[in-house]
Amino acid sequence: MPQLDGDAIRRRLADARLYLCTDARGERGDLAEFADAALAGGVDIIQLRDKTNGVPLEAAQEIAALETLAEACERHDALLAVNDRADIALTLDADVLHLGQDDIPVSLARRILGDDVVIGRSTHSVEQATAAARELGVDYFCTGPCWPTPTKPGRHAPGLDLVRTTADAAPERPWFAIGGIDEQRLPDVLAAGARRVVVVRAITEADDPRVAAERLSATLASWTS
Ligand SMILES: Cc1ncc(COP(=O)(O)OP(=O)(O)O)c(N)n1
Ligand SMILES: Cc1ncsc1CCOP(=O)(O)O
Ligand SMILES: [Mg+2]
Repeated sequence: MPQLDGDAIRRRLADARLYLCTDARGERGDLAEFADAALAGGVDIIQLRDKTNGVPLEAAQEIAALETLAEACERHDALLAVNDRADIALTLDADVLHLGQDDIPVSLARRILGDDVVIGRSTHSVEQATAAARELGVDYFCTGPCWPTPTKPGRHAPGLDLVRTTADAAPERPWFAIGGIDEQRLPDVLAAGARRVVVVRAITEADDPRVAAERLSATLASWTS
């Protein structure tokens, strides 16, 4: 796929409001259709995150699923995100690499990927969010979980307090709230000060992923000045 340069990716990141993590939909076998629906509904960034029972996909399966998502991103002018694996992000010319607190250091990912990939970081406390807002090489960060979620079992949820503290600090970098967010809870997340969110089940488990994305997207847009 034709690669955007770092400036173009960062411009799109600045405008992004709705970020979706999806599994490869192995049993349903509808990844391309699902991605088209979610992206048509307003998802700005789509990440493959397939960790059934905590076990990631084999690299070949992950690359195949990401190639499907890359084609959908091209059809909808959306950003493609890889989770955890800088080697796979490099192989696929992905736009985004997402790293958690237990993943490889951002500095190492930057050495592998250079500057034309956006790197994001997960944070779960005020200290981690403050560090991510300043850390060299980080383009965006996520705070959460806002609510305990079966999608990330065992992760303590700092709740909306972390969203409020982060919003009060007014970081210059884009940041997203994550964890347990759905259409009903989104207004509370926005009222706490977030303007960007990451969701999984709110779209992956929706009867109509396009409608689910449209509703989230419309609510996000209505809070964006
Ligand atoms: C956009 C986004 N935010 C947070 C995460 C979680 O990352 P991490 O804490 O490394 O956990 P895993 O997803 O790797 O299990 C994410 N993947 N994407
Ligand atoms: C990957 C991840 N990291 C923190 S919460 C979470 C999962 C959020 O999933 P859902 O939107 O289904 O609660
Ligand atoms: Mg990770």
